Amino acid sequence: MPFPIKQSLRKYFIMGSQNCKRNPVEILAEATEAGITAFQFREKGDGCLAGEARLELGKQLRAICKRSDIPFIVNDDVELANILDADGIHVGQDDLPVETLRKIFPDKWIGLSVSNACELANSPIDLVDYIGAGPIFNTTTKLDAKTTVGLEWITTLRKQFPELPIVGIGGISIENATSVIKAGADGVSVISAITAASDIKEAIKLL
Ligand SMILES: Cc1ncc(COP(=O)(O)OP(=O)(O)O)c(N)n1
Ligand SMILES: Cc1nc(C(=O)O)sc1CCOP(=O)(O)O
Ligand SMILES: [Mg+2]
Repeated sequence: MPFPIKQSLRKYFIMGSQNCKRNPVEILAEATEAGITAFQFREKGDGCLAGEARLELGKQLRAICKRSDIPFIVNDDVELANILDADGIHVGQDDLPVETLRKIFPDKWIGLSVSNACELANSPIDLVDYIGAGPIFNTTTKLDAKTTVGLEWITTLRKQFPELPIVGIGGISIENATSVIKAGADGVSVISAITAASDIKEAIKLL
């Protein structure tokens, strides 16, 4: 993996076509130009694409990340991560177990969502490359998001794991992003702060 992970997590954009009011390919192209440091393809939820259309979009988004030299992460889907030659995969607590994933992908980044102490206790942290910690703030983007955990969750994780790459997620905006970093995160992962921005370049600059 040629990318430095903590720097790559700094402005981590997550998106699928269901999050976009216009062409997702154009949105990602603008976002990469404006300085996002990593991208996760998350084609999931109401109105998302399936089958060939999903694969075709994935290929176009993957190509943009390659051209821009930023990591391309696939959400949940091992087969898609393989086909698209992703740099990593992000999974949650109810997805394929990390132990299994690590055997399939010895060299790809594995990101794991960890939302509370119970999940942390049951997670093989030594096998993951980074943690997605959230939802830090209220979000309406993910309908099945867990209870909001607040900045305290970042502080707790950072105390316990001084070196572990951690990215905050959930309701992160231009206004509150700095607080997530100050709490100890290496970066912020956002969907709507970018997809709903009237000026994507300005939003990413301010993030
Ligand atoms: C960086 C990052 N953090 C958390 C998540 C959420 O993953 P998960 O809990 O598996 O939920 P879904 O995204 O699959 O709905 C994420 N995708 N990325
Ligand atoms: C995909 C996702 N995962 C979350 C988690 O808490 O694990 S919150 C979330 C949605 C983030 O979207 P927005 O930046 O628009 O709030
Ligand atoms: Mg998942």
